[in-house]
Amino acid sequence: MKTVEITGENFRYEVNIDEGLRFKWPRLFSNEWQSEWTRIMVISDDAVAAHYLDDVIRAAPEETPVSSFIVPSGEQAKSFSWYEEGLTACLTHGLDRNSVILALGGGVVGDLAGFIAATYMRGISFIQMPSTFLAHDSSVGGKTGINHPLGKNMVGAFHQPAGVVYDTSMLQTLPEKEWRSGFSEAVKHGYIQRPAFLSWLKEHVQEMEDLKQADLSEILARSIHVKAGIVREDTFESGVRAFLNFGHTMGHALEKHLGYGKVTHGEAVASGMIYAMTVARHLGYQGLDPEVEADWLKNFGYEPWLFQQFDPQALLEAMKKDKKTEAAEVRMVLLEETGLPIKVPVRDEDLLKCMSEPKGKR
Ligand SMILES: NC(=O)c1ccc[n+]([C@@H]2O[C@H](COP(=O)([O-])OP(=O)(O)OC[C@H]3O[C@@H](n4cnc5c(N)ncnc54)[C@H](O)[C@@H]3O)[C@@H](O)[C@H]2O)c1
Ligand SMILES: O=C(O)C(=O)C[C@@H](O)[C@H](O)[C@H](O)COP(=O)(O)O
Ligand SMILES: [Zn+2]
Repeated sequence: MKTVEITGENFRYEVNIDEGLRFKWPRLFSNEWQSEWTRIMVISDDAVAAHYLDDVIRAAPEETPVSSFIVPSGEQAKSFSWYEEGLTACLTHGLDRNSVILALGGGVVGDLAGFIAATYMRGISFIQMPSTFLAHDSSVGGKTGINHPLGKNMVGAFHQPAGVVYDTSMLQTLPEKEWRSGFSEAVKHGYIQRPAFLSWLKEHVQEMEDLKQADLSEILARSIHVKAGIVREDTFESGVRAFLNFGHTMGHALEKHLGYGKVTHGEAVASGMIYAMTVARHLGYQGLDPEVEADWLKNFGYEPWLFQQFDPQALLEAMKKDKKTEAAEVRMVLLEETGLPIKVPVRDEDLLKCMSEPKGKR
C-alpha cells in the first residue's frame, strides 16, 4: 500500500492507495473515530454503484447504520437540483453531526458529496473513495462544489476529507475515455512542477494501454505528491495553488460552452494546456512548443486544438467567468518552461488571437 500524507494548517489526512481497499476501508480509520459514527451515507452514481456499492456497504462497521444516495452518472449531477436532493437525503436518512458521508465515485461524486458534507449542518465529515484515474486530483485538497449554468465550479467550499481510500482495482472497469480524462491531470502535475515525472511519462506511456499496465499506485502517488505540496503551502488559493489550474481557464470555458458533460474534464484541460502554451509563445515566453506537446497528446486520442473549433468570442466570455479573473481581466497560468509556472494577466485581444492562430495545421 502506498500512503501520501496531506497536511495543512489545521488538517492532516492520508491518501491510501492499494488494490482491494473497498473491502476493508474502515481499518484505515481509528476505532475511536469509528465509535462516534452515528450513520454512514454513501453517495455514488448509478454506474459506479452498480459495480461497487454492495462491497463498500458490506465492509462498513456492523454497528453503524448505512444508507445510500445515488445520482445519475455524469457531470450533470454537479447541479443545484442534485445538491438539493442530496441535502434532502441527509435529512430524511437522519444524518446528524457525527454522521459520515462516503463519496464513492469519480470527481463528480466527490465534488458534489464534498459540497453536501461541507454545508449540511454547516459541515460534517466525509471520506473520499475515488473510482476514476482523474479522481487522484479531485479527491485531494478539499475543493468541493457544483456548476452554475454560467460557469464551471462556481458554487462551492473548501472542505477537506477525513481520508482518501483509493482502491485501484476499481479502475479495471473504467472506460477508455475516462483514463484519457484522468491522464491529463497527471500530465498537468508534470508540466507545472515535475519535469522528471513528465519525462518518465513521455518515455513509458505511449498509449493509454501503457498507463493501465504501469505501476498505477506509483504514478498516482507521484502525481498526488505534487498536489499535496501545493495544497500544504496554499490551501485556499491565494497564491501558488493557482498553478494547479494550468489548462483550466480554457478547459472550463470549453466544458461550459459545449454543455457540461459533452467533453470530459481532462480532455478539455488537455486542449486548455495547449492553448496556454500557445498564449505563452505569443506573449514572448520561451515556454513549451505547443505543436510538439500536441503531437504527443494526440497519441492518446486527445483533440489538443479543440479550442480552435468554436466561436472565439463565446469562449472569451466563458473564460472571463474563471475564478482567477480580476476586474474583468483574465489571468492565466503559463509555463516559462516545464516546472516553472507563472500567473499573468492576458489582454482580450491576445486571448482571441491565440484561439485562431496558427492556422492550417490541424
Ligand atoms: N475538486 C477538485 O480538485 C477537482 C480536480 C479535478 C477535477 N475535478 C472535477 O472532477 C469532475 C470529473 O471527474 P471524473 O473524471 O472522475 O468524472 P466522473 O465522476 O463523471 O466519472 C467519469 C465517468 O466514469 C464512470 N465511472 C467512474 N468510476 C468508474 C469505474 N470505476 N468503473 C466504471 N465506470 C466508472 C462515471 O459513472 C462517469 O460516467 C469534473 O467535474 C471536474 O471539474 C475536481
Ligand atoms: O485543486 C486545485 O486547486 C485545482 O485547481 C485542481 C483542478 O484540477 C480542478 O479541476 C479544480 O476543480 C479546479 O478548480 P477551480 O477553482 O478552477 O474551479
Ligand atoms: Zn482539473
